[in-house]
Amino acid sequence: MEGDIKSRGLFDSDRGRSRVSFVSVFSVLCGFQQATTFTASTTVFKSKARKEGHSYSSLAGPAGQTSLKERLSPPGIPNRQLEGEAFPGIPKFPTPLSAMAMVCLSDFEDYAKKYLPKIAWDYFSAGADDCTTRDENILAYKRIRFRPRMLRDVSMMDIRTKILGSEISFPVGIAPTGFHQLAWPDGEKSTARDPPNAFVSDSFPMKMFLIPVQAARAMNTCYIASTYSTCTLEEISAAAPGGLRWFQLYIHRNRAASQQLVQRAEALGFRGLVLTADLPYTGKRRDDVRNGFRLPPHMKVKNLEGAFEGGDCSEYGLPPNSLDPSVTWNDIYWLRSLTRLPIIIKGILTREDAELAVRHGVQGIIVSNHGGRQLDEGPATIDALVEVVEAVRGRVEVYVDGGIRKGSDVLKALALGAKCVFIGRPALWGLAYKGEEGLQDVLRILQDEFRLSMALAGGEPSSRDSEEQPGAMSLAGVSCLVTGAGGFLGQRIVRLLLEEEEPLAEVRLLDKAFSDEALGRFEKFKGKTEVKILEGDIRDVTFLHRACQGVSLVIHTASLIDTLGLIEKKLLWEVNVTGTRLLLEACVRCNVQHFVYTSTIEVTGPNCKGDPIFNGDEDTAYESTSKFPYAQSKRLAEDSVLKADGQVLKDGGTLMTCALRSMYIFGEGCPFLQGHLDKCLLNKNVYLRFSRKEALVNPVYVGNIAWAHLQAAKALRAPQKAKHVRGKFYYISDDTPHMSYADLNYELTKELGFGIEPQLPMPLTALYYFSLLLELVSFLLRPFVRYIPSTNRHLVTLLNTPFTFSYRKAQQDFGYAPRYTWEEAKQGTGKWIASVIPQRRLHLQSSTA
Ligand SMILES: Cc1cc2nc3c(=O)[nH]c(=O)nc-3n(C[C@H](O)[C@H](O)[C@H](O)COP(=O)(O)O)c2cc1C
Ligand SMILES: CCCCCCC(=O)C(=O)O
Repeated sequence: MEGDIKSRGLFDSDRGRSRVSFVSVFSVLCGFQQATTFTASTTVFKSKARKEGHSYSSLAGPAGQTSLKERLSPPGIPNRQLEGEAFPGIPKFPTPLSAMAMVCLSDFEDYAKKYLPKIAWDYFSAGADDCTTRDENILAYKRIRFRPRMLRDVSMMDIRTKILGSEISFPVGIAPTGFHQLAWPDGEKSTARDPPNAFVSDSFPMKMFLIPVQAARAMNTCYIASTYSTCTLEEISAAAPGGLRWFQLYIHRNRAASQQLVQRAEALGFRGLVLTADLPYTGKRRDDVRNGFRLPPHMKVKNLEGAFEGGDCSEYGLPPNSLDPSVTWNDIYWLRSLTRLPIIIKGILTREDAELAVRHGVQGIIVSNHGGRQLDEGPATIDALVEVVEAVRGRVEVYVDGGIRKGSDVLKALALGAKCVFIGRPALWGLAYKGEEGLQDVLRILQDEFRLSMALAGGEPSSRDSEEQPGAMSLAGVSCLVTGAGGFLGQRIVRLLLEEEEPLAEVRLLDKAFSDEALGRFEKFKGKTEVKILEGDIRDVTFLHRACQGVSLVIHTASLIDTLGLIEKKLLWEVNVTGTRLLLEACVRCNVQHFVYTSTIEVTGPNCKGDPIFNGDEDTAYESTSKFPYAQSKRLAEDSVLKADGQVLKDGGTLMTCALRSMYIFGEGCPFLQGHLDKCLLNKNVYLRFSRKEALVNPVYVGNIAWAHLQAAKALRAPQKAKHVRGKFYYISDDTPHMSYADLNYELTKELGFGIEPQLPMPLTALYYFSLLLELVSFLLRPFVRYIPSTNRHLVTLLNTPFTFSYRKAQQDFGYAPRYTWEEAKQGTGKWIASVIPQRRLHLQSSTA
C-alpha cells in the first residue's frame, strides 16, 4: 500500500522554546593533564643492581628435571619456607616470603628479579634497544591525573565487565607471553589454572566493596595463551576446562602449521583468536643477545613441535626466520576463512591502523607495543589508546596492555576508553613467585587497588564522558524520525526533542494518522527544529524508505498495545513484528546509524505462574513463559532490534541499537488512565480494585520514559557510552513509589475526592478461574460471534503479580535519571485528570442514555 506522506514544514519560528538543561548525574571521572614533576618510583628497571641470581644452568638439572624447590628456593632460605612451613618455634610470618609481604606488583618484580635465573629474568624484562618505549609505557601513566568526584555512593561497586560477550570478574586479563616454564615448572598450565580459581577478596579495606556473593565468588578472567607456550594448547585447556581463554597467533612461513594451530585452538574451546601484528621480526633485545638466549633443552615451543625442519632452535625456540614477515591486512581474510572465532588484532598504535582493523572486520583491538620489546621509541600505549578509541568510535572493543602496574593504571585506561587491560610481565612475576597462587596474588592486589581507586575517584569510569566531551551527549544537528509520534508516548518524546537546548536539524513525525489536537500540541513547542509530518503505514516498505532517507536516528515507539486480546494476532504481528523488521531494513538501506526501540516490561513477564520480582534488573534470571500475543510480539520485535545492532549499513557504517523496556506508563493523556477514570465515574467516583494491594509495581511517568529515549539516543551517538549501550535492553522506571496498578489510579486522584474499592471483586484464585471460564466461553462462541471477555488470565496475573525493576543500569550506562519527581508527575497527571472529568461525564452520559 502506498503511504500518504504529508510533508509539511510545520514550524518556522524559534521563539518560545522552553529551556532544558541536563545535569548529568554521572560526570567526568578522569581527565588528564601533564604532571609537573615525576615521582618516578619505578626505578626497578634502571637503578637497582641485582644482588644475586640463579645461574642459567641451574634451571636444567641433569635430566632437565630440577625440582620446584631447587629452582626457586633462594640461597640461604630453606625450601620448606616456600611452602609456608614455619621453622620449629619460629612464627610462620612475617617472613620476607609470606604473601603479607607482597603489597604491590613491584614486590613481585623485586622477588622475580632476585630469584629468577639471570637469563630468564633478562628475557622477561627485556625491552628493545634503549628500552625507551618499555619505560615510557610506565611513565606515561604517571603523567595522567584524576579529577576525583565526591559523595557519589561508592558503597557498592560492580567491577565486572564483558569482553566479546564473556563476563570477566574485573577488567584485567593476562596478555600472551612466551615460555612460562622459565618462571614456573608447570608453565602455562599454572597460568591457565589461575583465573577460574580466583578468589573473593577479604582483605581490608575491600570488604566494604564486596559485590553480591554469587558474583564475587564466580570470579574469572581472560588468559591469552601465546603461540610460544611451553605447554601444548591441549594441556592448557585441560588445566582449566571452562576458563575463558583466547589464543594468540604468530603467523609462520609454514602457513599449514599456523592454520592447524588456529583450528586446534577453536576445537579446544578457545574463544578468541588474537593476531599479533607487531612482530614481523624480533626486536633487538640487547640482554638476550648478550646472553645468547636459548631455551633450556627440556623446554620446547610445544605447539609447533615438528613444524619446522632441522634441529636449530636458536631463535626463541624455533629455527631462525620461521616467522612470516610478509603478513598483510589481507591475511585477516585468510584467518576469517579458517575460523569462526572472533579476531582480535594486537599491536595497533595509530588511528590509521585502527580504521583498517575495523574495515577488515576484526572484533577487537589490543593497543600494544609488545611491552616495548619491538620498535623502540614508538608511543606509550596509554597515549596511543586515546587516538585509537577516537578512531574506532565504539565499532569494536578496544583493549590496552603495557606498563600496567597499579589498580589506578587500570582505572585510567578504562577512563580513556579501554574495555579491559591486559598484563604481561606482572603475570610472569606472579608465576615466578608461587606459580598459580602467585599469579592469583598479583591479580588480587590489582583488583583490590582498582576497586579502591575507583571508589576514591568517585565512581565508574564508564560514565566519564558526559561532561568531559562537550557535545558528546547531544542531539544537536541530528535528523530524527519518531514512529508512533501521534501516540501518548510519541507525543511526549517529540515535545522533548523540540525542547532540546541545542536544536536538532529535523524531527520527522510518523504515524498512521495525527489528530488535530496532537498537531496543535506540537505547534506549542515549535522552535528552530524543522518538523515534518508523515502519515502512513509502518508496513509500507516504500513509505518507510522515504521516511528514513537522510535521517540518522530513529526512535521507534509505534506499536499496537493490547492487554485484552482485542486485536487479531495477525494484525498485531504485522505491525509490531514485521513493521519493526521492515523499519530496521529501511534503516540499513538508508544508512540510519542509531535506533532506539520502545519495548515493554511485558517482554519479561510476569509469567503465567505469577512469579514475582522485587527490584529486579537486567541480570535478574526469570522464566518468561507468557504466550500472550502482545507480549510475544514485543519480545520478537525487541529481539530483532537487538540483533540488528552491528549490521553494516549500505555506506559501510554500523547500525547501533538498544531497547528500553518501559514499565507501565502513566501521565497526562494516558488512554488507560482515562479508561479507568470512566469506570470510576460510572461507579460513583470509586475506582474498581482490579489488583490486590500487595501486587507492587513501579509505573513510570511519561515525561521520564520519554527522557530515557533521548538519553539512550544521545548515548548511542557518544562512542564512550555507545559501547556499553549497543545491543542491550534496559528497564526504565523512575522514583514513583511502588504500589499496585489500582492504587496508582487512586493515588493520582484522591485529592479530587475519588475513592477505591477496598477488595478485589472476588478472591484472586476465583478471579483467575472466572477469567478462564470467560475465555472458554469466548472460544466456544468463536464460530458464531466474536466475544472478547472483559478479563482474562493473563490480565489477572499481570495486574496481581508484584513486579518491580530498578533503573540503575540505565543510570550507569547512559546517565538516565528521572527528570520529573513523583510529586511533579502526580501533580501534572492529577491536573490533567481533573481537566478531562467534565467532558468524560458528558461523554458517559450521552453513551449510556
Ligand atoms: C617475556 C614476554 C614475552 C612475550 N611474549 C609474547 C608473545 O608470545 N606473544 C605476544 O603477542 N606478545 C608477547 N609479549 C607481549 C605481551 O603480550 C604484552 O604486549 C606486554 O608484555 C605488555 O606489557 P607489560 O609487560 O608491561 O604488561 C611478551 C612480553 C613479554 C614481556
Ligand atoms: C621469533 C619470535 C619469538 C617471540 C617470543 C615471544 C615474544 O613475543 C617475545 O616478545 O618474547
